[in-house]
Amino acid sequence: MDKHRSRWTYSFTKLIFWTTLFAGTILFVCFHSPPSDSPSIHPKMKWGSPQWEKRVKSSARSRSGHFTVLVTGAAGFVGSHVSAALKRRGDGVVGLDNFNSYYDPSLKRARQKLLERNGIFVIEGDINDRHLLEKLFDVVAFTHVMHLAAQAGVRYAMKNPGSYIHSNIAGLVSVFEACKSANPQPAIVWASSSSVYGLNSKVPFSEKDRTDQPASLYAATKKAGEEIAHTYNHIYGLSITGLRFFTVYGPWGRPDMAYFFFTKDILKGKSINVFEGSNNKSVARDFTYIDDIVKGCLGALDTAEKSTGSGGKKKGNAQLRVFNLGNTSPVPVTKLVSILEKLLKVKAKKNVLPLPRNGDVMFTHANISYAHKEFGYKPTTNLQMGLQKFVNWYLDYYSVSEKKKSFW
Ligand SMILES: O=C(O)[C@H]1O[C@H](OP(=O)(O)OP(=O)(O)OC[C@H]2O[C@@H](n3ccc(=O)[nH]c3=O)[C@H](O)[C@@H]2O)[C@H](O)[C@@H](O)[C@H]1O
Repeated sequence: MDKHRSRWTYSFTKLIFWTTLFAGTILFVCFHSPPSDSPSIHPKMKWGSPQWEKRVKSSARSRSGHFTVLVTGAAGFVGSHVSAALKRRGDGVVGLDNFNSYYDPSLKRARQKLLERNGIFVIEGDINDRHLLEKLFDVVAFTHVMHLAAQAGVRYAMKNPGSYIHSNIAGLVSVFEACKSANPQPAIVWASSSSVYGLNSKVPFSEKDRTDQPASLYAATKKAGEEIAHTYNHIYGLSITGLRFFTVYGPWGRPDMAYFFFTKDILKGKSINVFEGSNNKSVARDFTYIDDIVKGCLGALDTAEKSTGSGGKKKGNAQLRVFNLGNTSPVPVTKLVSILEKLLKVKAKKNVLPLPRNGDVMFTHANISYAHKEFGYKPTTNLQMGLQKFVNWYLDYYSVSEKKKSFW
C-alpha cells in the first residue's frame, strides 16, 4: 500500500514538474519572442538580426533624390526634432540613442514612440559601440551623419566628468572612425556648443573669436571635438560641419535646462535659484528656439559637400566648417523668469544667488552672419513666442492624453 502511494506521489510530482516546465516555456516564448515589424518600440530587438536589418533598411528608405541620414541622439531634444523634420521632407532617417538616464528616460521613450509612429527606427545603442556602427554602415550607405548624441549640461560636468569624456570625446572619435572607414564616406554635421566661447568677452560671438578659454569641462570637450574634427578632415577627407548651438529651448525640451525646471518648480510653488553676476549684473543667454535650430541643422546638411575619401583613404581636400546657430538677442535670466510667471499665471519664489563658479558664463550672444550667408539661417522666434509654445506643450504633455502629442 505504502509502495503504491509512494509511486503515485512520484508520478504526481513528475506531472507537476513537467506541467510547470511546459507552462514556463510557453510563457518565456510568449514574452521573449522576437518583435514583429510593426512600428512600435522594441528596445530589446537584437541588432544584426535579419529582422533588425529589415527595419533599418526600411527606416533608411528615402524619396528619390533625397538623403539617407544616420541621426545619433535621435531620442534627444534636438535629435528628435531634426529626425522628424528630415523624414517629413522625404529623407531616409535611422536613429541611434543610448537612452541614458541623465534625465528622465521616459521623455526619451515618448519621443522615440512618436518617431517610430512616423516610420523612423531608433536603435538603442551607444556611439562607442564600434561593431554596431560598422554594422550600420554595412547595411546602409548613409549620405550624411547628423551627430547630435552628447553629454550635455555645463554644471553637471563637475559631478560626472567621465561621462563627458565618454560621450563627447571617445564617442565623437568612434563616430568619426566609423565614417572615415565607410565606403562611401558620409558628410558629417555635428553639435558643438556656444559654450566654446567661454570667457570670451567680445560680443557678439563670431566664429573667428578665440575659443581657448572654456569655463566648463563640457565646453572643453566641445572645443576638443572641433579640433578632433579638424584632424579627421585633414587625414581622411571627411566633410565635417560643427554647429555651435546657443541655449536651445522649446517643446519636448531637456528637463535639466533652467527654463524647463523653472516651469516645473514655479508650478509646484517651489523656489527657484536665479543667478546674477557681481554688482547685480544680470546673467543673459541668447536663447534659441528649437524650430530655428532645426532649420539651421537642415541648412548645414543641405550645403555640406561630399567627403572626398573612401574606405579610410583621403582622396582630396574636404569641407570643414563651424557655424554659430543662435538667436542674436540675449535675454537676461530675470526676464526669462518674468515671461514664465506671466504665461503660467503664477508668481515665482526667487532666491537670487551669485553666479556659481561651476562652469556658467555671464552671457552669450551669437553673430550668425556666416550661417546666414551660407544657408540663409535667420531665426524668427523670440523668447516670448517660444516660451508660449513651450508652456503649451508642457501643460499638455504633463496632463493630457497621448493622442495630442506630436512634432508634426
Ligand atoms: O549654449 C550651449 O551650448 C549650452 O546651453 C545650455 O547651457 P546654459 O546656457 O547654461 O543653459 P541652462 O542650464 O538652461 O541655464 C540658462 C541660464 O539660467 C541660469 N540658471 C541656471 C540654473 C539655475 O538654477 N539658475 C539660473 O539662473 C544659468 O546661469 C544660465 O544663464 C545647455 O544646457 C548646454 O547643454 C549647452 O548646450
